[in-house]
Amino acid sequence: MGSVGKDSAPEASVTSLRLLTLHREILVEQVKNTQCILDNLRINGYICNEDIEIIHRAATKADQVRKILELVQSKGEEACAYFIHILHEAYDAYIDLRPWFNTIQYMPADFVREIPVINTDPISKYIEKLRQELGRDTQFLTSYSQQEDTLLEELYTDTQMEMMNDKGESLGYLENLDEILGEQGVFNQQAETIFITGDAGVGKSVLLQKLQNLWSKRELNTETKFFFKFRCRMFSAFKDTDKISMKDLIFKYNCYPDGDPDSEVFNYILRFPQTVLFTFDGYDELQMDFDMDSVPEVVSPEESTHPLLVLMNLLCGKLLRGSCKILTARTGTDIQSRIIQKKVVLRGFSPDHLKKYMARHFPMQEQRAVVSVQLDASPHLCGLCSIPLFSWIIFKTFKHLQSVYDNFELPDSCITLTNVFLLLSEVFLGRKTKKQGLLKRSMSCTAGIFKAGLKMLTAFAKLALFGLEKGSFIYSLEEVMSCGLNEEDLQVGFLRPVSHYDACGGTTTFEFLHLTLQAFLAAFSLVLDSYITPEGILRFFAKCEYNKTSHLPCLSCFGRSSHPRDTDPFQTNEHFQFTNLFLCGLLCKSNAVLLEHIVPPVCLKKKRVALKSYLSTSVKTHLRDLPRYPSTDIEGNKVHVMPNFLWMLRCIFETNSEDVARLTAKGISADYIKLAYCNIYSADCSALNFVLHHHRKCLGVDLDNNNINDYGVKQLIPSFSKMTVVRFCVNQLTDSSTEVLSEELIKHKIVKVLGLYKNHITDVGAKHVAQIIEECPHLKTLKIGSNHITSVGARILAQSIQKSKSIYDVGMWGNSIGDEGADAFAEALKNHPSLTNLSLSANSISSHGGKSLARALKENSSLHIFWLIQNAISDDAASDLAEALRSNSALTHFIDLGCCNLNHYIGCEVQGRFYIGSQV
Ligand SMILES: Nc1ncnc2c1ncn2[C@@H]1O[C@H](COP(=O)(O)OP(=O)(O)OP(=O)(O)O)[C@@H](O)[C@H]1O
Repeated sequence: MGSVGKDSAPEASVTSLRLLTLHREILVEQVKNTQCILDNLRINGYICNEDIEIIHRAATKADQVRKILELVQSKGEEACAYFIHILHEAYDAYIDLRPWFNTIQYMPADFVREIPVINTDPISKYIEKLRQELGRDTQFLTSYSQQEDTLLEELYTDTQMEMMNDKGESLGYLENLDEILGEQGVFNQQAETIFITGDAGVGKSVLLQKLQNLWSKRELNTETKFFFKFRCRMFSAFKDTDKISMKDLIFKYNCYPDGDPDSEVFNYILRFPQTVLFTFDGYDELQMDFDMDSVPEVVSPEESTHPLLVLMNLLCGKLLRGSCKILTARTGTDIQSRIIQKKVVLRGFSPDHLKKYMARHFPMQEQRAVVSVQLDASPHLCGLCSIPLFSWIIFKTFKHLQSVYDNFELPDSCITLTNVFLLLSEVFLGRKTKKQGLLKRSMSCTAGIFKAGLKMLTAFAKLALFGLEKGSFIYSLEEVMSCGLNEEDLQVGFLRPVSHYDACGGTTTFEFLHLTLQAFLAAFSLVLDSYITPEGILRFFAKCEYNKTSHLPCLSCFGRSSHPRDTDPFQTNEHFQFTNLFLCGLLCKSNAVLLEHIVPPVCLKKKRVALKSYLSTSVKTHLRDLPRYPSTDIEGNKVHVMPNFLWMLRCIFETNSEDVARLTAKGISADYIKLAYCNIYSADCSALNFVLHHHRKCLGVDLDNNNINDYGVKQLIPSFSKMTVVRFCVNQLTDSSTEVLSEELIKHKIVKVLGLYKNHITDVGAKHVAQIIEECPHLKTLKIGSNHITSVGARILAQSIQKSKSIYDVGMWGNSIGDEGADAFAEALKNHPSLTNLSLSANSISSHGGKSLARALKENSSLHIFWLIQNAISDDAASDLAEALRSNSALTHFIDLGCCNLNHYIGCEVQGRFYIGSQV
């Protein structure tokens, strides 16, 4: 017999049969779905088909429920108990009965537990269908060609995910994918959109694919019941006149709910929006070529309007408020922070991730060792590989070319991105060439492949340029064919069919494997096409001359005003930047050896001259117009570069023109160049070095808050002979970088400022830095806060500081030096000749350390500013410190924000010299 409720519960002794009588009213009111109940009762033999027919004859849902109740009650206690159990187990179908189950303190009897309940309600069925479809759609990573798809699981490797606040300051790194949806890094509780940005090819789409795949397998830690994925690109495929409602948008472009005549699925979504997660990939690829200023905001989920408006209203939370949205976009795409709940920036592979990724590509130990040796020899190549897309191309081409030639090695240290894409093209074009055993690779082999594939290459290049000029990433079959390509050409890998959910109109459409490949081929077209004049190749530079702010007009919360029809509708101009970059690479002298086989040399030369002349002029103008800052003693006069400068550096590096590099170096007439927050990644350091090593004078270089990592530091080695200020704060450096720094900076002995805070430096690195302090007589400032230095490293550093006569500013905050470290610094402070500014904040220093420091202060007469906030200094140590302050006349600022009774310092601040307490 079904027992309901616990013994102590009010309804404990009530039978299921009676319970149905007692609560008949609420059941009739709340049970909307009868099908699931009938299915289960029938499958388990409690009712038969005739019973179901009778029930279906009832005119209304409520009448049907009444009839079912009568029927199960007539069948006895067991049927009633099972009936209640169905309502309990088919969770989503009877979600409104959850409070009722709480009231009756439902506890199913053992026999009931054993009878299965199949969830046939439309909501559960739909969720299952969604999971299956998403699982199927996300199983493979798109590879070279359709036949070569790789399982996502086999190749997916974690990347670095940095959280940012609304001001663009780092909030640390996420540790796993679940945390994307978690509370970490949320800076705006009112907003609902998680914004993920990163450079082209850094893995935004793959990250979403991984999230979708995990969810489909129930491996994502989330309450999400509905997961809808979209690519923003598809919204550009709609016509001005197209209209759609949110409901249709969701179902049409994901999957339809089957057998849901009463729209239970959609009603559920509307009632529980917090169970819905949307992903919108590639916001930067949205194109808006019509004026939507006058279109009202959409708040009704069933109202049909332009799809873009539906998207915007979803993102703003005006439609389906409460649902979670993940939006991705390339770096530089801005959206007002008021719609962003949290921001994650993808930083690509760290050196460790790269090792893992390499192991996935090369499971065989010997092969892996070969690649590893070659990579280790080229920090620049490793830098390129930190972008997963480039890494993928490099490893894939490596594998392929190694299988064809017996002497293929990864290109040497000065490989450019253009060279990487040339290798990829060689592989694609070579697909049609028959293999004849292992050959020796030579320029004539490569030239032969390009010559043999020239017709196809020209056609793809033409298509790419055509798309870029008309602002299109998706091509119809007719467009593809009209460029002279045939079905067979589609197999080589440059193009891939667009997935079904992007389909606009049912016919097959195509896109380039990646936008960077389209840009590369477009640049190739500019070079190959003899009808394009030398000046004509420069057409895309004009579009990149200044960093345009994005134009998305429709909603005020996106902070954009009206968007005239004739302006560039894209969110970023990266596709043009890449085209220019590849143009520079293709026209560089070293590639002429290859290109002269397919382009008349005279024509090539004319185009190269035009490009070089353009670059020289624009670099000069750019540098002349940069904002300058007043000079300071250590840093001299400063110049802060503009975002476009990075692309200029990249272009100059691709051209491999020492002349332009020299000109640029000369143009940096300042003593100090500030490149902080420029989104510089490790491979860019080669470009920077290419210019800086031509700089005649010494120079301060501020690269704070970028993503240069250890590979970047290695690429800068030749420039350290010029650097007086070395600022690499917040850049993911490890002890391997400090090792390089100690070797290089000690060699040149000119460094004055060394900034390394917020990196991953340990006691090993502290030892390297200590050597720099001892050996570099001009070093005045050291910032090494927020690393992983303990008392061991602190002791070594403090000893070198004690010996140094030049150093006056040391920032050690946010390590964990503890009392022992404080003791060491106390020792260094005694009678130090030059140290005027010291921060030991947030270092787990307690009373013992506080007292040591107090004693040291009595003997020190150099220190002016001493930070000690966020330690664990107790009252008795505080009173010692207060006493030391009173007797020390050199100190002007002492900051201790508590952990102790501030009353101890009464009398200190009276002297008007100290900032003490929470007002700081
Ligand atoms: N986490 C990863 N693990 C393995 N491979 C990856 C990963 N992320 C990216 N890749 C590789 O890089 C390629 C490009 O990645 P993806 O398309 O996600 O870049 P993206 O940031 O979305 O670029 P874009 O902004 O240009 O669209 C993928 O096709 C895949 O081969």
